[in-house]
Amino acid sequence: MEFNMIIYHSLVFSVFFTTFVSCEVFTALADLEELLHTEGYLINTLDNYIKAEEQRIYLLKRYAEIYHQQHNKAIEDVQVYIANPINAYTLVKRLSTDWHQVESLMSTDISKEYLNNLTLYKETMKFPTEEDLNGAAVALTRLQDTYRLDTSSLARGELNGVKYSAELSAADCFELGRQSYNNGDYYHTQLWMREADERLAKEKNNTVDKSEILEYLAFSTYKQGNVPLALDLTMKLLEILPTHSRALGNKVYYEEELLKSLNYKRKGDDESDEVPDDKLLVVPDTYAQEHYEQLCRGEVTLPEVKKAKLKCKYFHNNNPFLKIAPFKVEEAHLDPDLFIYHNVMSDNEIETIKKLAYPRFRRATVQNSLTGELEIAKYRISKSAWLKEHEHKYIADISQRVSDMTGLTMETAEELQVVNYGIGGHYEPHFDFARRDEKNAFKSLGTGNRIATVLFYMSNVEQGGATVFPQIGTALWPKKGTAAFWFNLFPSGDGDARTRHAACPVLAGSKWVSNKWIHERGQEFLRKCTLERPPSDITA
Ligand SMILES: O=C(O)CCC(=O)C(=O)O
Ligand SMILES: [Fe+2]
Repeated sequence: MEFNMIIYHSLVFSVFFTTFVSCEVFTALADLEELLHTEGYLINTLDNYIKAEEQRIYLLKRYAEIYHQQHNKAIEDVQVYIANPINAYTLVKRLSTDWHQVESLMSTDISKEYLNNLTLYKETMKFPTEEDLNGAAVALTRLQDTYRLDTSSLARGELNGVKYSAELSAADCFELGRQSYNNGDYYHTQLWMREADERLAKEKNNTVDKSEILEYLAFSTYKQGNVPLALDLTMKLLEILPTHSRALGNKVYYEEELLKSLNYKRKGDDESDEVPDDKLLVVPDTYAQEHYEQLCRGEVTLPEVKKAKLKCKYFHNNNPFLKIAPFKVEEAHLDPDLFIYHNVMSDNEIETIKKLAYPRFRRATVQNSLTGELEIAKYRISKSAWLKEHEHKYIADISQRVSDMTGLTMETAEELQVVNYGIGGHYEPHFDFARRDEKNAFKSLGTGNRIATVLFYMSNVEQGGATVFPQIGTALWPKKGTAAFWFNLFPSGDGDARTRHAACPVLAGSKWVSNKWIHERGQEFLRKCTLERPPSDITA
């Protein structure tokens, strides 16, 4: 087969990825900040290297000038020149010791010293890996899909009509296409290669070869099932490079494929030979995914009759202190109840918590429902750290506050989990509680299931990043200092399936949250349990 060259690329990269997995930076925006320090150092090194090279070239030019001068003088009259013993001596000298110096200058490899320094630097500073590049590219395609961003606007640096950054070059688009290709995502390969092609046509100084674009475009088009177009693109590639061996092989292959499908049709099969563009595009549970994305885009809101029943209230739970300074609570949904508490984390607390968490950030994990093991997953792109009450007064204060807000004990609650999302960071729909079939989850804690969640928003998010509840059509938009609160379990202890929720991809800005997960044990007299079970279609 003729496609092995391109496939070989992806093999090389997958090996590369696994080598560098542990030091990824794309999963938390906080880590990306450090890349700018790295870039500053690189620019500085490059400037110094250029200066040193310029100095070397300057010296070589000086030598060349002297050689020219002397040589020109000599050839005016060679006999006279060499008859002079001083000239004869300087000629010999120029071609012996002097020339050694020229050769030595010519062969001095200044770059080694600079590259060695860089190697040392790489050991201590954050550097993105191929895995980061791939993660960032995947994030862009996720944002593209979730927020329906068209490829050309994205390439112009626009997010939902807001211009944030410089335009992408044809080579940038090509690289996005190549990353999609390496992931076997031929749909986005096509989108980005087409964009690369369009941008290339407008570039004065071409940043990528058209033939390379055409090769990826043709092959991804074939993979998407459109053989006639794949053949057409291959012919265009052959117009540029008539002897391109892979393209020649692919041309024959595509022609054979077309002939086969034509014969198939003649034999009386009435199946259309037109293969849909998106034949191989796998869309998981299309309806649910579409509904989730609509919520993320803010296109779905609660029906007016439901909205009309929602109130804002002051909450004090008969606590004397809270009677003086009650919580301001907004109902976001009723049955299941979702509450938003306003002004429950100060800027000062937020900054302190971020500082405490950052050095301990690890890629956030999810629990494998079969094995109970914690593992990293593509559907949760963030970094997190756990903070204990005794580590800082503020952490203890927050725990007490959560207890005041919920009327529940924190004796069995988990530590505070602080989270920062990465590029396009998200957490796909999930339950915070362990379902009936996840017998081992939380077993080691011995504190029962996660009865309730308090989710603090520690930043505003410019665009995207909502917390959405697809089953009840509700989206909560991050507002710094507020917190969302809901019960995951019914009073019977059954999981409330309607609390399934997700963190939408962050489109612009950096999203910080923290979770306080409250457990069942100890709440027996604080939240009355009942024997009455809810209908089975809303439990999990
Ligand atoms: O960040 C969010 O909006 C939700 C986070 C979440 O659901 C979780 O961490 O379990
Ligand atoms: Fe959650």
